[in-house]
Amino acid sequence: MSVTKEVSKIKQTPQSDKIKQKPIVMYEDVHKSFGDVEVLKGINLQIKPGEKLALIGPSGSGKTTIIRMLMTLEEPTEGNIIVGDNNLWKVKKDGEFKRANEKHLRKVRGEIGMVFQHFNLFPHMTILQNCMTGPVQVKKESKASARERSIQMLEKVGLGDKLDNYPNQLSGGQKQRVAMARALVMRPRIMLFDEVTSALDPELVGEVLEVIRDIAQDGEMAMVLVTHEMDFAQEIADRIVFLEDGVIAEEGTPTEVLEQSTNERLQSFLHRFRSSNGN
Ligand SMILES: Nc1ncnc2c1ncn2[C@@H]1O[C@H](COP(=O)(O)OP(=O)(O)OP(=O)(O)O)[C@@H](O)[C@H]1O
Repeated sequence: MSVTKEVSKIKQTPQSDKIKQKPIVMYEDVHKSFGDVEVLKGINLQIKPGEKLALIGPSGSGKTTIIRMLMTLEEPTEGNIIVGDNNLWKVKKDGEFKRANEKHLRKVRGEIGMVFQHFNLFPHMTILQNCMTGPVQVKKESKASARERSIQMLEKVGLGDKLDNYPNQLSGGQKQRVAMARALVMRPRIMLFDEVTSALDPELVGEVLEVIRDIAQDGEMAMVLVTHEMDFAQEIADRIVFLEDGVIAEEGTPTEVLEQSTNERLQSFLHRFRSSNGN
């Protein structure tokens, strides 16, 4: 596996440089309801190119919903989400904003890669075929070029010797690494990781975190991690956002949020979290 073990040497763009850049993602007063229940109550959030953001908060606070909306899997009830120069859900036509069509959503979605808790691999395809499908079918790349880059990515996640294996021949950690290679091969500008270690046996968590650490070395790609791995969030994130009851209750650098904040709701969450993890 090509991933580095020297955690402290992760190269990140200095925070001061990132602050100067134009955001790659903007949530503007985003609300989301399911039926009568308002799950997100006015989210304002900006993500800069290359920024590594960790989203933490209690179960049901809306973390997954925030990132599913960015992947266009859910539509906001109110507010805007802007990716690059594109308003995700609305397009300007004849001077007026109209609801975005599927073609527009596909284009914006092409900038974003997502890895889920469950690996969602195609069981009837080898892992190489799993990786090649996106570039060939969605980006209309030649099979030769898709194959070459898929092999590179599978090598990057330490699976260069398993190209012809089927998903059911792999461990959970290996399947999750395939899912990451499959997302990376699409060359996203933003990668979303939703609780990618929660379905894994504890002994397999480390290998997956190590790959994320390796991916984070790419200074260009923004990353949003929904995670319960608090130490990992502290290590890897430029910024931590604490969500509770559908609002951003605290945000800042890992030190500001995890060590210095006096926000009572955050303190209570961290206390509950640390008690249940035996810390
Ligand atoms: N498709 C849906 N239909 C109805 N309710 C939903 C749907 N998706 C999410 N919810 C509800 O929205 C709330 C927020 O869910 P979400 O999955 O975003 O929370 P979360 O913070 O990611 O939680 P967890 O840490 O448990 O994954 C929950 O109460 C959930 O039940």
